[in-house]
Amino acid sequence: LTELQALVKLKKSFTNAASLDSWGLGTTPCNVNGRPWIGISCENGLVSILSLEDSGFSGSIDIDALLELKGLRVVSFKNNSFSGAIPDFNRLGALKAIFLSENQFSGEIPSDYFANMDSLKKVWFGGNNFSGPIPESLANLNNLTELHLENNQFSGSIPLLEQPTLESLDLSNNLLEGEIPASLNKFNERSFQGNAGLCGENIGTSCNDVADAVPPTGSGDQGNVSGSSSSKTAAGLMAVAVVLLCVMIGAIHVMRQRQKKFNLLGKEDFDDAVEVRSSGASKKDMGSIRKGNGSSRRGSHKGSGGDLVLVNEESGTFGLTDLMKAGAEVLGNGTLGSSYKAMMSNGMTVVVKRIKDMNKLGKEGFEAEVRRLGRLRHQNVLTLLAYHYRKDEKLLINKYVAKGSLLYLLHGDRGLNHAELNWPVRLKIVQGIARGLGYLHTELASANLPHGNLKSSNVLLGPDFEPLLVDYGFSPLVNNAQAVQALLAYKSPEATQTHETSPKCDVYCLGIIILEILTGKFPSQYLNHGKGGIDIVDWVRAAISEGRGAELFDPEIINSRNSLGEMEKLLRIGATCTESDPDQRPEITEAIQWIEDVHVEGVGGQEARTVQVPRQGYAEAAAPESTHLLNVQDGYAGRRLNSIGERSARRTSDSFAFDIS
Ligand SMILES: Nc1ncnc2c1ncn2[C@@H]1O[C@H](COP(=O)(O)OP(=O)(O)OP(=O)(O)O)[C@@H](O)[C@H]1O
Repeated sequence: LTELQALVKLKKSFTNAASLDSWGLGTTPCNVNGRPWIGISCENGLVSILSLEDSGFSGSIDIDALLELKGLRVVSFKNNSFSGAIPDFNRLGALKAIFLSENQFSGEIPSDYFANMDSLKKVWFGGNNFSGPIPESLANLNNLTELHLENNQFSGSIPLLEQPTLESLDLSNNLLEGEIPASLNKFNERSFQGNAGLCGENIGTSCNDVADAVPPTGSGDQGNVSGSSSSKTAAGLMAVAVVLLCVMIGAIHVMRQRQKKFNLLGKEDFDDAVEVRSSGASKKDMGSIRKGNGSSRRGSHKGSGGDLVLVNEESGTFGLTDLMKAGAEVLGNGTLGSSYKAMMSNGMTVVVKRIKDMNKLGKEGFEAEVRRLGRLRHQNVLTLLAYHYRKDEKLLINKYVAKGSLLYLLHGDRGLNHAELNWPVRLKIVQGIARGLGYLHTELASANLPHGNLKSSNVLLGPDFEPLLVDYGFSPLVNNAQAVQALLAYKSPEATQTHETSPKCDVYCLGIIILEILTGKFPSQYLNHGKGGIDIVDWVRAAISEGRGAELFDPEIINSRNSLGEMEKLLRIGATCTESDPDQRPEITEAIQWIEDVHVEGVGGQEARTVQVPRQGYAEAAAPESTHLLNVQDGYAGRRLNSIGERSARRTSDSFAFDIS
């Protein structure tokens, strides 16, 4: 079968597939006037994603037809009315993600169902009627990142899921019992709630207590005496359980109904998505445009979907309706949620970030914080455009920045933009980041973590490589329990170890970015589980102490030999900003000044390799409060430096110069 024939065959297996009428002979699935058929995405001319969500489909899913789609990696049938046993998706061994949430699938999933699905990363089966044990073969999926089985009737114990890759887990509202495996201790109780029989550290129920509570099985006098009263108690408990169960089922039903009513773009986070068009998503509950400067109730739309609130109209106005109709593309799935690029018919392109775990504040508090973000104006800060608030759905909308992120340009892209990342451009980027961060530290001074999420994927690049900071200022909004995982600034050593945070965490992140830009290496600090990447701080520290500092620079900028002095200076600034003791890091204002001073106009070229550094002891005398021990032994071993000292040194005769080449 051709892909076209296969898709038409698939469509025939559905009931109520009128929304797929445009799928048909005489067209090409991956290209109808430059766009793919509704509900599919393509890569290299082959169907890669099937996103048939929110469409009221029932009937069966023709797996034989899907087998003909050789490039298929993601299938999503979320929020339809499919029922019966789970289809044989396991015959599609190359799948990376299966989304079946909110259907009526039922029955047991065979224990070995996932045995031949090594590529599988995301399994979303929540909101069905699956029963029986959670399949053991899930434990063998080495790449599993997301497992969502909530709101089913899975029973028995949780398999030993020990994959370090697992980042997102929801087993809530099932009938699971027994001890939660220690490997899942990193997940909080929300992942397990609604399973009366579970016990474990992370849900605050000691398994010993549970064991103690179980009455001895032996018989005897005592057992007989207490027999009738315990059977009465058991009957009472049973009655309470039945009532609770009814209440739970009712609540789940209400939740599902509400979820069905609003599903903004009707898609989930896919890894490799190129373009996904919604296949007839319900558009009943689109909101109206509302300005963000008034009360949240003023002019609000009555529908349960709620409004889109504009907090900054500089780029134009739009509403939920425009977003719902927009062609969309998945950009990625970050620690805080997933992001979609939405191209609206009015010509505006925006990024919609669907945020999870932002329930620290109530609606009023949330709106006040977000409106504050909408008032920020700085050439290195991307100002939020709009938001949408519901208790269980929060969207933040930003302008789309076409050149993409520094992360992508440095480590992903090998095209023209990457080629332009020469030394002057990289220095300009660092300076812009520092300026934007300085602005945030002034404007959001009351926050413990003014940025709180500084990393290269949150630095976007304008047309002239002017950096723009994004995803900042969330620390007042993110749930405490999630904050450590969600906010990367918490990855500074003191935050990781003691959960202590301060603006110095942002300084640490600035240091990481500096080292990343200089070395061109991807820092392992960005990864949740420290797998992959390079521990850039230790690596730089070790190399500097062995006198190999210059060897660290990205070979692609090393040909700017005349700028070696500037690079060395910046390397030391990066190393100081990433000191493990926050007191040894500079204040943000100091760091900015150091960075501004890296390139001294008119002292370029060979002369720039001669750096003015204060004599040992000078710094302490000049500004004892603001000294920073530079833990480097590169010839200036243990020398105390500080920015003020270094800058002053240039202007005084109390300094000596040495060649760092
Ligand atoms: N306004 C934007 N314009 C262009 N690309 C963007 C924009 N916002 C985000 N991106 C890119 O989309 C991708 C996904 O972003 P997202 O913010 O969801 O994840 P993240 O930055 O990796 O993690 P986090 O949730 O911690 O911020 C990233 O590569 C990011 O650089």
